[in-house]
Amino acid sequence: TGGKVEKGQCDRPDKWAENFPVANGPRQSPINIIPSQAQFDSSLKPLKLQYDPSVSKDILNNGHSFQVNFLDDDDSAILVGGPISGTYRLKQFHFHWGSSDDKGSEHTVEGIKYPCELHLVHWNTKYENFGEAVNKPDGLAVVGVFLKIGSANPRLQKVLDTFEEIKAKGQQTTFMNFDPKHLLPATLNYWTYEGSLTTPPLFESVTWIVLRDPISVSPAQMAKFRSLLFSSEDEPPRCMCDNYRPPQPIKGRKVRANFK
Ligand SMILES: NS(=O)(=O)c1ccc(NC(=O)CN2C(=O)C=CC2=O)cc1
Ligand SMILES: [Zn+2]
Repeated sequence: TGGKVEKGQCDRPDKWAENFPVANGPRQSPINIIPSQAQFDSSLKPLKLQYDPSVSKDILNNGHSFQVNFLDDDDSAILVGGPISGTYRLKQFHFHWGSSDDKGSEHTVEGIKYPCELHLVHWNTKYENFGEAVNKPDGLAVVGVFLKIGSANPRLQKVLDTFEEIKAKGQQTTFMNFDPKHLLPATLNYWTYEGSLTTPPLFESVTWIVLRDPISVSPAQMAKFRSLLFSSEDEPPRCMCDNYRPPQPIKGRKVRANFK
């Protein structure tokens, strides 16, 4: 159909297996979460996200989403506790969203899609750096946060206000003193399972920690996400949206919950 013609090969999740056979692997992400089938695990620890806002660095349009990058050469912004052991350092956060408010999240809950999903990407400091950790089975921990249509989110607005400067692929601007803790819901109840990167190279290296409670985003703010472009300045403009992978087969995996 017309829509499909516009998307390049690499942008189409159904084509990824051709170049990345792990796309059909045993621990692919995202998944559909069915709360009644999640197992409450009392041994799961509370999630501890300790972020020093001074290590936020810049914000970049990388052509498939935008991401806020962090200085990660010390333990200033870390994730400990939860389902993981050891210390994981925050590398970047980014989002996935739809072309309309009825879709856009990667994980779904009983088949429900949220309009947007935030991913806070952390790497295991038992490895030298992100690049070493990214393809190890215990290399990454990503915290997923759903965004739900409601009142405008003033904390999120600080991110959206940079979009004029990163409209096109490859554009980047400084983004300092931003505390990602302000993008978290009040309670950190979560589901957790072993999964993968949701974009190529789809490495099966992610301990997923998906928060149960969403944060709010207004329809006008969602429209702002869709003002970004997949394309670079010198190409015909292509609206950045629908950059989410659909849920993948659970293949016998257990989803645990730290709440009843
Ligand atoms: N959507 S997700 O699963 O959280 C997901 C998370 C991360 C990546 N990829 C990267 O982080 C690539 N990357 C590097 O290798 C070094 C910096 C950088 O951004 C892809 C997907
Ligand atoms: Zn992501």
